[in-house]
Amino acid sequence: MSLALIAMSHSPLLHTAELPPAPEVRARVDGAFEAIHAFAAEYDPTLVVVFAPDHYNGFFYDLMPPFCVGLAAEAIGDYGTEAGPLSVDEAYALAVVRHAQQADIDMTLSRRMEVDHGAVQPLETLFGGLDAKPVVPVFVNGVAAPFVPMRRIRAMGQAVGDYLASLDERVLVIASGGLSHDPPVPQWDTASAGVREGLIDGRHPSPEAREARQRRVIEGAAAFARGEAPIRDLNPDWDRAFMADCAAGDPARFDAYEAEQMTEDAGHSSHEVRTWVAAFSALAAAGAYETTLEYYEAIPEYIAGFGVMAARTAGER
Ligand SMILES: O=C(O)/C=C/c1cccc(O)c1O
Ligand SMILES: [Fe+2]
Repeated sequence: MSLALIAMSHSPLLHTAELPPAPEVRARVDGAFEAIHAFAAEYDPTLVVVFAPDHYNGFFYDLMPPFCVGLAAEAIGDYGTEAGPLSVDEAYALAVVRHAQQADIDMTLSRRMEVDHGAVQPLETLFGGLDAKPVVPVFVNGVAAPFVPMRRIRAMGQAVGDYLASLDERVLVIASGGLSHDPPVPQWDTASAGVREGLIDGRHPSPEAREARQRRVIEGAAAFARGEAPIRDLNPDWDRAFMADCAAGDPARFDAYEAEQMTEDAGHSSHEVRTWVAAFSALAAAGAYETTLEYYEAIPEYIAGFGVMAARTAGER
C-alpha cells in the first residue's frame, strides 16, 4: 500500500494566452511542472485517481451531482488538449463507488463521462497523455452553485482514500484546479435565457460555438492581465492560507470553508479547490503525510492563483 498526491492549478490559457506571462514567470511554472513530472516518474504509480472539475462540458444543470466516478470517460479536447478515451480501470472505478457508498457517501457514477481540460491537463503534464496509466476519474463540482458543505467533500475524499489505502498498488491521487480565480464562466443567476439553456444542456456545441466560447475566455484573460476586465482579483493571501491548510495534515480544517464566503474572497471558480480537499483527505486516510514540493504565484495572464503541491505518506520511500 502506498499513496502519493499531486495538486495543481490548471488553466486553458497555459497554451493559448494572447498576452502570455513574463518569460521568468513561465519559466517558474515550467520548473514546477518539471518537478511534479519527476515526482510522478519516481513514484511510478500503478493507479491514478484524478479529482477534476468540469466547466459545462461534461456536467450540466440537467443533472448536476456534487461528485461522480467515471467508469468510462472521454476527453472532449478543449483548448488544444488531447481528445479521446481515458484508460479508465473500470473494476477499480466501480470498487471506489461501492466502497464510498458503503461508507455512507452517496457516490454517483457515469458509464459515459465526458471530461475537459480540468482532467486532461494534469494527465498531459505528468504522463504526456491520456492513456499512460490506468486511471479512475472523479468529477468534483467546482463551478455550478449551489455547493454541498465542504465536510461532504472531505468525507468523500476520506472514503475514497480508505479504499485506495487498502490496495496493493502505488496510487497517485491528483487534484486539478483552483485556487483563487474568477474566469468568465457563466453564472446561472446572472445568465440570459439563451445562456441558461447552454448551462442546462450545452453538450457538443458546434465548432463555431466552441471557438466563440474559447475566444471569450482568451480575450477575457488578456483584458484581465491589462487590468481591464470586470472580474474579481486573484487573492494570494487566501491561496497561501488554503495551501497551508492542505499541508497541515488535518482535513477537518477544510470544514471551515463556506461556499458564499469563498466566492466573495476568492472568486466564482475558487470552488475548484474542492478537488484539493478531496485529494488531501484521501491522502490523509492513509496516515500522516509530508509535503515535498510547493510552488505558488498569482498569474493574471492565466486568470489563476497558480499553485502546485506534491505530498506522500510519511516515512515511505
Ligand atoms: O473556459 C472555461 O470554462 C474555463 C476557463 C478557466 C480559466 C482560468 C482558470 C481555470 O481554471 C479555468 O477553468
Ligand atoms: Fe478550471
